[in-house]
Amino acid sequence: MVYDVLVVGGGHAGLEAACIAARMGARVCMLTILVENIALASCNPAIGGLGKGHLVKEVDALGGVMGKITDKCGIQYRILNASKGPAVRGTRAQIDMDLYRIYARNLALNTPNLTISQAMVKEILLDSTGQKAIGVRTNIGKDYYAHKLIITTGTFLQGLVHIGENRLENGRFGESASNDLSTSLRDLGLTLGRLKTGTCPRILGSSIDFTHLEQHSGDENPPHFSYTTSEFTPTQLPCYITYTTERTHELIRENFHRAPLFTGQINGVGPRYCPSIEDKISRFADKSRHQLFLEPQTTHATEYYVNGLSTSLPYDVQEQVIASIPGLENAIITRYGYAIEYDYVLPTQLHHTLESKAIHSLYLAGQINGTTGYEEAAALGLLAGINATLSLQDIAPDRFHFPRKELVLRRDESYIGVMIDDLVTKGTNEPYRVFTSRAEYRLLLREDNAIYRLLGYARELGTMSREHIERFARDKQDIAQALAFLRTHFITPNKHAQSFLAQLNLPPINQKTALLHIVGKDGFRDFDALEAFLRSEQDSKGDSALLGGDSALGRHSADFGDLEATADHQSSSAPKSPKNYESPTAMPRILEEEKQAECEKFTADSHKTSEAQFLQKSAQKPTPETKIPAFSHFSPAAKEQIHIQAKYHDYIQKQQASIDNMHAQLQATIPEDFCYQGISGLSLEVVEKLSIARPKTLFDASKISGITPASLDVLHLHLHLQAKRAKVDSSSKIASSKQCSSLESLS
Ligand SMILES: Cc1cc2nc3c(=O)[nH]c(=O)nc-3n(C[C@H](O)[C@H](O)[C@H](O)COP(=O)(O)OP(=O)(O)OC[C@H]3O[C@@H](n4cnc5c(N)ncnc54)[C@H](O)[C@@H]3O)c2cc1C
Ligand SMILES: NC(=O)c1ccc[n+]([C@@H]2O[C@H](COP(=O)([O-])OP(=O)(O)OC[C@H]3O[C@@H](n4cnc5c(N)ncnc54)[C@H](O)[C@@H]3O)[C@@H](O)[C@H]2O)c1
Repeated sequence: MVYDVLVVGGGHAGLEAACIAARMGARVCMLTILVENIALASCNPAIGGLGKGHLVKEVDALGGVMGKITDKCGIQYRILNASKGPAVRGTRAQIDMDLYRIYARNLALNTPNLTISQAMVKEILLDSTGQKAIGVRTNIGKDYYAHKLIITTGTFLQGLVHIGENRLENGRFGESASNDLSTSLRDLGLTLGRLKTGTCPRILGSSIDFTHLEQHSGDENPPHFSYTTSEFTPTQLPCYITYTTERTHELIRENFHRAPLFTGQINGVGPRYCPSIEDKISRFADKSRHQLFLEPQTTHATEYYVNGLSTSLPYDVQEQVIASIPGLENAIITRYGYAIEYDYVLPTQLHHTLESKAIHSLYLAGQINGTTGYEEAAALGLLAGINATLSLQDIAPDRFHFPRKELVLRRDESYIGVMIDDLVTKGTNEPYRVFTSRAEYRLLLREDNAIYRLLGYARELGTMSREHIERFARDKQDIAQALAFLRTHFITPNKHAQSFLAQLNLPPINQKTALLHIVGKDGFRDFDALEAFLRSEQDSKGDSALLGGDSALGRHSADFGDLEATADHQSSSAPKSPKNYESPTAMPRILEEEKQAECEKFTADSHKTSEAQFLQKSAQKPTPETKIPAFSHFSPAAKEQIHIQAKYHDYIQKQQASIDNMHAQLQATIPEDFCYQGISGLSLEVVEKLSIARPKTLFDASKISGITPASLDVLHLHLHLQAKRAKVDSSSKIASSKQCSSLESLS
């Protein structure tokens, strides 16, 4: 049998890849070493967190399963950074890692179109051209064939576990490493690198003395991840906080000479942002203690994960270290911490679709691409699964019809887009983790609007139910209409208005103020009261009351001067209109959208119009919208969006302006005979790559791996100077042969 899609690996990447492809109609087979361990949490029993929560929500919006499983298997839910701006908040859940795995395995086994087979893959099979993957061979000699192949083998390629001086060829402690497959990937001509990660010891729950430890509970109103989840009242378990002590640090320092990290035993590069405890004590020698979270691994809390104490020190040192920590004096270690080195494939060898540039029909996703984290893996797996399935349209047009050939998300519409773009254009030589700071347009890319940003894609892929599509499309329409109204109507400081503000516990106003400003205030929540106030204004003063005159409301252009002052500190750190170019995925489809009929703007298609684009358009031409929005009929989610967008209106607009600017710059054409040599500011590597590829536009140039935003900036400047020079040159016939020298004289 020839499957449509073959997925190798049943981790978080493999699960998403297999499930989405099957859901999109492909006949999928997943091969994994142990069916028991599908979606096993190799390390931390937690999903989400800063930046990672964004990924889970985006995965969920596109039809992925991570958010849904987490909502079923969580044992504590919190919003991190809750006191900060919405752009940097992160939903995080502790999970029952046993339940998660069992739920995921059963989900996979029950997914129509998906076959699961326990097998260790050792070789990738190519067609006669040697440039196209057609299947795999397992270590029992069985071959599997498919049109598309997705490899998601995580930390297993040449995996080498370190505990003190001991080394074990494992992909995870206790599971065989995948060595032959690594060799097979090299044989295909792919370049592999070496990375390292690690985990902490686990402790027997009953051996911990919690008496003096600080309890860390979940949120009173637990947040969930999936848009499909309703009636959410999970049982929540506490985590506990403890700290390392002087004794802990002393012990670790005394044993640096036995730490594989320092003895030269480990060569792979570890995650910078999640260092091991020995690394922290060596690098931050002045710190007298480090915070540790004791996290239950399951509902029964029989084992605890010591978050913050990742280590590969010898087992006897680990035992002493644990005993030196308050609450753990008599703790029993059930599993020792360890480090693992593994091979990864340099991700610059992939297209934005995650297909290999060298080998057709071969896709790579998950930690094999140099990332770290379940959420990063899930997001990559999902996109690989989607793109592999979309590409089946060329092979089986009778079975696959989608309105697009591939799904490449842009940097200005998703964190997934940011991550994939970073990986395939810049590459990574350390485990890549998503952070909100990686996104240039993070005010536009919030957790709260993930569903609205990606709704249209889910509809195109057929991964969202009709009912949900209609619900969210209605929300978008409501949000758009409300913002159009609020932006162009004002409240004046008369008695009625002041008493309305007092009723909402908002401060009085002393000048005509846009309604958008009122709705964006921190304490504003009561949309029903606003609607009642507007209606009473209209009833007492007639329809024209809303159009100006002496009324409390008017239709004048807004002065949002003090909106910035009301925005919290988070927005003040919003990126200043970045001048630099982004990669191809940064390309907004604004022109395309401009062509759309007005009436389509707020329909289900409106995912193509971002909130910023909408606000900008409504600022340019006053909308004819005068109807008071029926807030009482709006969903809570729509009201939340209106509040957030009103609050960050100016910042959102600025970010959109910078996107537009970048879009315009990327259109610049590069003459065919353009000479890159001698341009100061371009590295030799960049000059060589551009001279070989000869891109037609800056947009094409930005797609080439290694072409940095800074080099695109330099190029743009030179193109601009060249055009200027050509204009003033009366002969206007600058021979192509002279271009190099003329450029040199300009620079
Ligand atoms: C020790 C350790 C500590 C980590 N710490 C954390 C953490 O705390 N938090 C966090 O977010 N991330 C952590 N990570 C990383 C996290 O586990 C990964 O980022 C994530 O699981 C990657 O998902 P994946 O699907 O790419 O690979 P994995 O989850 O590793 O899954 C790989 C899958 O491929 C299968 N496989 C491998 N080789 C073959 C083969 N030849 N044939 C068939 N199947 C194969 C395996 O059986 C497995 O199912 C850690 C990983 C390890 C090992
Ligand atoms: N060991 C490795 O090599 C490695 C590599 C990558 C990731 N990781 C692990 O991946 C996990 C996710 O990474 P992350 O950077 O998002 O860390 P995280 O989600 O654990 O922490 C993010 C933030 O939340 C806080 N936090 C931690 N535990 C918490 C808890 N129980 N309740 C509330 N807040 C908590 C942290 O102080 C931090 O500010 C971490 O547990 C990390 O240890 C480990």
